[in-house]
Amino acid sequence: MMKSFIFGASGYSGAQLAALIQHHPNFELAGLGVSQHSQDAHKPLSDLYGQLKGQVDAILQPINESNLSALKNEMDLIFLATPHEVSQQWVPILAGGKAKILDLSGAFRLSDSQQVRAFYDFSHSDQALAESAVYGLVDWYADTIAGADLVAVPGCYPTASLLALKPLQQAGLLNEAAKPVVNAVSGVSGAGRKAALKTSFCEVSLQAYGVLGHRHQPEIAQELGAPVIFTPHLGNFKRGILATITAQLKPGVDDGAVWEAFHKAYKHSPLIRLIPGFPKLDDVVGSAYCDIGWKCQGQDIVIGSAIDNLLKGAAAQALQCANLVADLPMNTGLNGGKP
Ligand SMILES: NC(=O)C1=CN([C@@H]2O[C@H](COP(=O)(O)OP(=O)(O)OC[C@H]3O[C@@H](n4cnc5c(N)ncnc54)[C@H](OP(=O)(O)O)[C@@H]3O)[C@@H](O)[C@H]2O)C=CC1
Ligand SMILES: CC(=O)N[C@@H](CCC(=O)OP(=O)(O)O)C(=O)O
Repeated sequence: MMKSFIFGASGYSGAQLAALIQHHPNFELAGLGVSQHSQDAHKPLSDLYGQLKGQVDAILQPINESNLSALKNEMDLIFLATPHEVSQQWVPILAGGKAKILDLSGAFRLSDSQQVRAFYDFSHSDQALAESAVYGLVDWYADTIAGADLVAVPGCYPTASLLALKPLQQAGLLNEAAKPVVNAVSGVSGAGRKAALKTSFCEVSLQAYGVLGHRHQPEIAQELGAPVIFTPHLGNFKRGILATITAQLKPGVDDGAVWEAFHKAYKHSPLIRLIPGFPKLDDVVGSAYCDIGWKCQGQDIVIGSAIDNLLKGAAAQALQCANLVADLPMNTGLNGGKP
C-alpha cells in the first residue's frame, strides 16, 4: 500500500480526496493535515462531513513548517489541497524526498514566471522546481505525468474548457484568426469552504466575475497553445461546472471531421463521455465524468462541457494523476466514474 498524506483535508477538495483514497485498493490514508491554528485541528474529518462517518474518522493534524519536512521521506504520495500561497511555500520543503507531490492549487500550473507574478502575486523561490512541475491534465499528458515528481493538478474551469477545445485544436480544425470564447458557470463549492460574504447564501446570484482577468485564462491559453476569452460565472448551486464554448472552424471543416477529432482524442478515456445534444450538471455531479456535446453550423461550433468541480475538476483528477505516478491504471479507485 502506498502511504498518502493530504494537506488541506478539511477543505472541500481535500475531504473529497480523503474519501476517494479511503476506498482505493493501493493507497493508504496515512494522515490528514490542516494549518497549525486551524479551528478544525484534532477533530475527526467525519465531524465536519457527516456523510464520512464510519468511513473517514481519521483526525485532522495541525501541521507547521517544522513537522513538514519529515513527511517527505515517510510518505509515498503527498497531496496539497491548500491555498495557492501555502502550496507555493510548502512544496519546496516537501520536494526532493521519496514522496511524489500532487498539488491541487494553482501555484505550479503556469510556466511563465511573469504570469505567475501577475496572476498569483508571488514568485517561486526555486525556479527549477517550478519548471519541473508537470501539468496534470490526465487525458492528454498521461505519459509525462507518469514520470513526474511534482504534478500541478489543473484548475476546475481549465479542465472543463481544455477537454472540450483540445481535440479540435490538436487536430488543426480551429480557425486561428478567431479566439474561442468560454463562458462557464460554477457552483459555490468552487470558492472553497471558508466563509466569505460573496459566497454566502443570500449574496449569491448568477453573475459573471473576474472578467478579462481571471487566473484561469492564462492557464487555458497555455495548455491550449492559443488565446481564449474566458468568463466565469458564479451560480446559486453547490457543485458542478458547465462550460459553453463558441469557436470558429477552419473553412471546409465539416461535422465528420469534428466527430473524428473528439472520438480519436477520447477513445481511451472512458470517463469522458461524448454525448448527443448538450450536457447537464445533474448527469456529472457526484461523479468523475466529463460530459461533452457539440453542434456545428457552417464554420460555427458550440461545445458544452460539464464536470463536478470537486471531482474531475479537483480530487478525482488528482487521484488519476497519482495512479499514473504510481504506475497504476489511470482510473483505479474511481469505481467506473461513480466514486
Ligand atoms: N473548490 C474547487 O472546486 C477547486 C479547488 N481547487 C484548489 O484546491 C485548493 C483547495 O481548494 P478548496 O478545497 O476549495 O479549499 P477550502 O477553502 O475548502 O480548503 C482549504 C484547505 O486548506 C487549509 N488551509 C488553509 N490555510 C492553510 C494554511 N495556512 N496552512 C495549511 N493549510 C491551510 C484549510 O484548513 P484550515 O484553514 O482549517 O487549516 C482547508 O483544509 C485551492 O488551492 C483551490 O484553488 C482546485 C480545483 C477545484
Ligand atoms: C466559484 C469559484 O470561486 N471558483 C474558483 C475556481 C476554483 C478552482 O478550480 O480553481 P483554482 O484551483 O485555480 O483555485 C475561482 O474562480 O477562483
